[in-house]
Amino acid sequence: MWPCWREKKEKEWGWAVDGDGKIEAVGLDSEIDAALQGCTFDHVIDASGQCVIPGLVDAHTHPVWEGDRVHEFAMKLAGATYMEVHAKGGGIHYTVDCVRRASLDQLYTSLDRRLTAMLTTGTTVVEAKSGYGLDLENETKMLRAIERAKREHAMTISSTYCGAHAIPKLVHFMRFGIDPDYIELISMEYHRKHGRGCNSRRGKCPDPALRELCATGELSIDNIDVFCEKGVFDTDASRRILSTGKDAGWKLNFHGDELFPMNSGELAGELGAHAVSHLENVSVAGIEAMATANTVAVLLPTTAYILRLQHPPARQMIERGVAVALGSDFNPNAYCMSMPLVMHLACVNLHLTMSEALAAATINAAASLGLSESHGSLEIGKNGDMVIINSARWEHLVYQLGCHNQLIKYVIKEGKIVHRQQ
Ligand SMILES: N=CN[C@@H](CCC(=O)O)C(=O)O
Ligand SMILES: [Zn+2]
Repeated sequence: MWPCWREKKEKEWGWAVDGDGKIEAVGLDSEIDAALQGCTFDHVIDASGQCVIPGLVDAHTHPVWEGDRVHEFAMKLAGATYMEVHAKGGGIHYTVDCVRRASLDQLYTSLDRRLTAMLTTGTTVVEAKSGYGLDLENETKMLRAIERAKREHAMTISSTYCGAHAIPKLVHFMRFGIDPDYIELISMEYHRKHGRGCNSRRGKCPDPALRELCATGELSIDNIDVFCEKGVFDTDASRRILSTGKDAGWKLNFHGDELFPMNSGELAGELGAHAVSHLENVSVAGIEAMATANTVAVLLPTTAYILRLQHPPARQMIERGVAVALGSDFNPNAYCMSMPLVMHLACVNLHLTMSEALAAATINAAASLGLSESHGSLEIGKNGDMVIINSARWEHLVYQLGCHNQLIKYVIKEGKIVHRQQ
């Protein structure tokens, strides 16, 4: 038996986690005693007067990269927009250059460090994207770094292939616009036309090659993503790319309606997407389509805050029955690994209540990744992922704007202590 939290007071709750890291019992101390009579525990934590919440789930991150973009932060503060920086070859393109120069080991080392930092802020499940390689070799390198972290790091990771994060710079600049060949190349269309060799002057076709790596067990891709945005991948290109990913059995989880209205909500409904992120410019019809298709809206309050964008209509989504999840959007543009801070921003800027923010950062975020049966709440049979907060009220985690290290006493992952307050 792994850790069991026993509140000393008669009316408080405890949890017991079994040797496989699953929650075995939940209830009042007396009930747990009765249910697990005769069991011995390797570890007991007395959390009297403190709070236990589920491990936080970060539904959207880009954690594999080298080279920060602190220089661009100054440009953006001075008024440059995200797309102006991108169109000049900065932004994602800058990071692509750095990632292409980096070795797999380098990428893994920084990913490992970041995942550990996320754990200390209470995150126990994270979605992690590729998308700074933009060719087969470098997308695979990123996905291999994520795969290694899946095996070696305590964090649970849902991996996302995001080869359609941007049109590669060379292609973009050669054609002065969106290159249909790139869309063809990263979707199955090139493969269908040209057969298995799948080489073009633009490189190798990633999609079938990645499928093969998944089939041999070298990689395990969970989701496919595309940046559905004006000047990047339009709605039709996004549809084609996502459809091929769906054929591969990957869950559709894409960036949409961030800077311009792209009918991404409608597209998500049409394709039965698991999740769409951003949605600052989602339409009413898009919200309806997502509600009907049970597509989770992954909202990223750090991005709208940093880029000074309008905030997504979170209340309207909740009222229309769309499940709202939260993500940190950790990337070189939005350098935030802290879900407690994200929850705070969601309450202040998106008008979520603190309880809604907690649900959005746990069970709804797990649902956006297809993991709600195993993660996101403290129920019997689910993974024993918990955060113990050094306060009688869990709301302090949202209310306090920083210094969460003083609040987070333990982070427990599948029954094991993976972080303890210093
Ligand atoms: N919008 C597209 N992708 C990321 C940003 C990636 C980057 O700027 O490096 C996002 O979700 O915010
Ligand atoms: Zn993103």
